[in-house]
Amino acid sequence: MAFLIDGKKISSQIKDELKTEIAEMKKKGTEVTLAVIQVGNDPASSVYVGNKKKACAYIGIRSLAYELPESTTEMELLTLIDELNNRKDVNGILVQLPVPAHINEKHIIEAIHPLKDVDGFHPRNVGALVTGEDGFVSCTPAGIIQLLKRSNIDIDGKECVVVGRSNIVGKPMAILLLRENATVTICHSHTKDLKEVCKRADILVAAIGKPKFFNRDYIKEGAVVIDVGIHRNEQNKLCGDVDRDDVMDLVSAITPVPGGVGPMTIAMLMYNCVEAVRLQKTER
Ligand SMILES: NC(=O)C1=CN([C@@H]2O[C@H](COP(=O)(O)OP(=O)(O)OC[C@H]3O[C@@H](n4cnc5c(N)ncnc54)[C@H](OP(=O)(O)O)[C@@H]3O)[C@@H](O)[C@H]2O)C=CC1
Ligand SMILES: Nc1nc(=O)c2c([nH]1)NC[C@@H]1CN(c3ccc(C(=O)N[C@@H](CCC(=O)O)C(=O)O)cc3)C=[N+]21
Ligand SMILES: [Mg+2]
Repeated sequence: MAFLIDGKKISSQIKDELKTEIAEMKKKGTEVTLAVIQVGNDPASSVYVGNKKKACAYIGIRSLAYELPESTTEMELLTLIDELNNRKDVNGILVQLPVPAHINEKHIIEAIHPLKDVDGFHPRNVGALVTGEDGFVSCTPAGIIQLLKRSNIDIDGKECVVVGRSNIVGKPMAILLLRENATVTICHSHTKDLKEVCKRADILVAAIGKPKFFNRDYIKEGAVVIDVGIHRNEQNKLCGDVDRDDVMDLVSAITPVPGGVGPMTIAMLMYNCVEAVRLQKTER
């Protein structure tokens, strides 16, 4: 029977470790501050932003919340980012995505100073990830590596299949798995024989954004399945990209939704905020 990977518990452990570390930093006079910017009021974004603020409060990070109207122009947002880039008392800047259609996401990502880009979305941080240099790593894939390591799931030499190639999940996930010495395959909407490719996976990462898409036809017996997708139905019930009931008896371990990858994303954001203080000390 499958082992449920408890992202809630593991994320709590990480947050407690960070809480201790931040208390130590405070004794030495160092404060950690994260600025969170939300443009518009998409309800899902509000939930995630709320969870981020709660985590900050819990571990002792000061959070500055900017709730801007949907009508905010790109120029106004860029002006705020510039102001925060220049503030010595701000360590991390996060602009919740997606931004409204009239704002160019790429311009926003590139405007954030790479040493404050706690999301790890800036091309400089993406480049650093690929070459193995210091920088911020995208929170969701970094959280997945922590989930695997802290559950004693071996990655070295394993066949890992990542389904999805977005800049924030699929691509950095593949690079991190490669860094752990996995054999990595990346699949996407043009992949032929997706079922056959997924069936090779010792570790399958499902990140396509389609509710319950992955059923038992995609799973090798004994595989570890990481479900990144999050979907909310009419009754406000959450599910992932994986049809968990259908695959449960086949897998060796699986992440639930909710309580799997989502809480880890938040924990790694907190980790990156602490990392920001370190990087800013050495590189500024
Ligand atoms: N738990 C968490 O912390 C987080 C969860 N998420 C969730 O993860 C999911 C993915 O997010 P994100 O990466 O931003 O999504 P995107 O929509 O940016 O990317 C989806 C990817 O999946 C591929 N894809 C879509 N349909 C298929 C298909 N039928 N077969 C194979 N590949 C397919 C696309 O291929 P192509 O490139 O060819 O179009 C694309 O590469 C969403 O449900 C999102 O809500 C996201 C971030 C954090
Ligand atoms: N700049 C930016 N950075 C992000 O990191 C970012 C983003 N934009 N846009 C959207 C995605 C999604 N994301 C999640 C964060 C927390 C949960 C989370 O807390 N999930 C809980 C449940 C939350 C709920 O009740 O909906 C769980 O899975 O248990 C999920 C998803 C961060 N993202
Ligand atoms: Mg996306």
